[in-house]
Amino acid sequence: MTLIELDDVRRTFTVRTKAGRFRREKREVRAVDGLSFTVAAGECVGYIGPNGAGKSTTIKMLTGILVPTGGRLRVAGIDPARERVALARRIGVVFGQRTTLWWDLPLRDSYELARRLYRIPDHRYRANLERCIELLDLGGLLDTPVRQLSLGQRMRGDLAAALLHDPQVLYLDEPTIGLDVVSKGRVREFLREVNRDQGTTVLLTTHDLTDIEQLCGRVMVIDHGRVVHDGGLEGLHAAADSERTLVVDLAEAGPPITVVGARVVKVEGPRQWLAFPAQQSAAPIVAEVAARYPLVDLSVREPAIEDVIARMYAEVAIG
Ligand SMILES: Nc1ncnc2c1ncn2[C@@H]1O[C@H](COP(=O)(O)OP(=O)(O)OP(=O)(O)O)[C@@H](O)[C@H]1O
Repeated sequence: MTLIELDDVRRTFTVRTKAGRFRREKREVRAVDGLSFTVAAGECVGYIGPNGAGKSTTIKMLTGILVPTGGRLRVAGIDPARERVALARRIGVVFGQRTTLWWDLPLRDSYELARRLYRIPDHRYRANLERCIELLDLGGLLDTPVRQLSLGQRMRGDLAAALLHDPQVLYLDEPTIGLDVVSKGRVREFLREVNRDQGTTVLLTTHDLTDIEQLCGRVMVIDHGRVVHDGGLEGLHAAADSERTLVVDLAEAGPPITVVGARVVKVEGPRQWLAFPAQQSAAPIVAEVAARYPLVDLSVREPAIEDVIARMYAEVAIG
């Protein structure tokens, strides 16, 4: 079943820019420039792209906040801009950089307000709240005013608030931004559960490719308001010939190490950076480093989305 449907959707903004001392010029920005795609019920789709690509504009149109200037858009059969109230019952939205919770109220009160606003039946509200409290470990936080929560705690609180009314679709805009490694892991685990066990359709915008790798079977890359890749993350890495980085901390400083399948790109004292093809598993490289060198610590870093896209264009130009 198709849940999200875009057919040649466009959104332009007219901006006035300074042209000379007194003159101002009108300029049209095509934030979304002919988007066509569908998302089936139950999918978890990564929606990524460089800054200014048109991601937020798309999400705003999907929630009905912005009206498209052209094309056709439907979410659960609803035209978002025309039927915002009907749509609100079917969607949940989480913005990593803003909260939908009431700043001065305890979490519990924000949830109670959501219950009334969405007229959530008692049994559904109780079941959903209990599930969220357990999975997001919110038990000890319910009576804390939101302004006193850490960023990670607040994000967990926001996720629960977005799901209390059983939305069919969840839009997430940078849900792991600014979180530490442990909080990121917890948020991702929760989202996996929501998508897999509850069947909630997820559209995820992020700058962290680990989010995509761990959650999304499909990734759409948008640039200049158009889709430039739609498929698996592997396919994206293959198209871009992208590389991941293994950062190793050795017991002491030394010359660049030699490992099959990876090359040292930077050395700083005992720390060395090794690049290897992103589609390849890090496991054999880690095993070889660990077997041959005195290893203290290591981590794997995903390539930056901007780099992947730049390399994708470079490949197209060469290819
Ligand atoms: N209200 C607005 N008025 C004028 N231009 C806008 C407006 N909103 C967005 N734009 C422009 O539209 C383009 C797409 O912006 P959008 O915020 O959708 O990008 P994004 O992919 O979400 O970027 P980011 O990753 O930085 O959040 C940009 O050039 C932006 O400057």
